[in-house]
Amino acid sequence: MTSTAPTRPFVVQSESPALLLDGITKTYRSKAGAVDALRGVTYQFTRGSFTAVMGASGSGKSTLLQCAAGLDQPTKGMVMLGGVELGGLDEVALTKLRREQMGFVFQAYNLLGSLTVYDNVALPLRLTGRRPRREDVYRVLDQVGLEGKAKRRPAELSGGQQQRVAIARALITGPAVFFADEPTGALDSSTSRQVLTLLREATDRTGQTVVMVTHDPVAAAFADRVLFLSDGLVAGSLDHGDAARIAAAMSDLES
Ligand SMILES: Nc1ncnc2c1ncn2[C@@H]1O[C@H](COP(=O)(O)OP(=O)(O)OP(=O)(O)O)[C@@H](O)[C@H]1O
Repeated sequence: MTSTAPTRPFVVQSESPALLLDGITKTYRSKAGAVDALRGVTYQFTRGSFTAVMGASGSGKSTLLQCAAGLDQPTKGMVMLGGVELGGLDEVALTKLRREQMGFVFQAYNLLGSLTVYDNVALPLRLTGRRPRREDVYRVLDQVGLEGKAKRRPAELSGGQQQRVAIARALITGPAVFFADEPTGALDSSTSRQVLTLLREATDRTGQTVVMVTHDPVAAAFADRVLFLSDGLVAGSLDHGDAARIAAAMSDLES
C-alpha cells in the first residue's frame, strides 16, 4: 500500500505565512528626483487573516499592495506568497501565480464592458486555461447576491453590483490572498457594508487572506488588524478596533 502522507513541500507551505514582506524598499526615480515610497517594511500576513492597511496620503499603501501582489517590483527586499518568492519568478510564472493564487478588487471595478456578468466572472478561469463550469460561476454569483444578473452587462448594474461582480470574479479561482485597494471608495455606506461582509466571509468561511488598503475607519473595522503606514514605514497596528478607535489612531499618527 502506498503512503498517503503529505510531501514535505506541502508541510512547509502550510506553515509559512500567506504573505511575507521582508525588508521591502521601493524608490521611484524620475527626472524630478527620487522618492522613497517604502523604506524597509517587514511584515507577515497570517493565513486566514483580514488586514486593513491605513496611513496618510503618500504613506506608501498602494505601493505596498502593488509590490506584495507582484504588480511592481520592490527596489530591495523580498516578497513571499505561500512560500514562493516572487522575485525569483519570471513574468510567465508570476502571471500564473497571480491568476491562480491572488484575487484583486479595486476601487475601479475593472470589468470588461463588452462581456456579460457571467463571462466577466468566468474570465479568470479561462485565462488559466480551465473550462468554467456553469455551476461554479452561478455559485459565486449566488454568494455575492447576483444570481439573477448573469446576462447583464456591467453598465446595466449599479456601482455596488459591479463591485460584487468584481468580487465574484476574484472568488472564482479560490485565491489564497485577496488584494483590495479602496474597494468601497465609490460606494454608499450600505453597499460598502455588503462588499466588506463578502471579504470578511472569505476569511471566516474559507480561510482566505485579505489585504485591503483603505482610508475609511468604518471599512477598516471589518479587519482583524489595521496596519498603519507612515512615510514608507510600518508605524504600528491595532487589533479588533472599532471605527472610533481606528479613527483616533489615525489622527494620532497624523498629528
Ligand atoms: N510611479 C510613481 N513615480 C514616482 N513617485 C511615485 C509613483 N507612485 C507613487 N509615488 C510616490 O510614492 C509615495 C507613496 O505613494 P503611494 O501611492 O504608495 O501612497 P498611498 O499611501 O497609497 O497614497 P494615497 O492614499 O494618496 O493613494 C508618494 O510620495 C507618491 O507620490
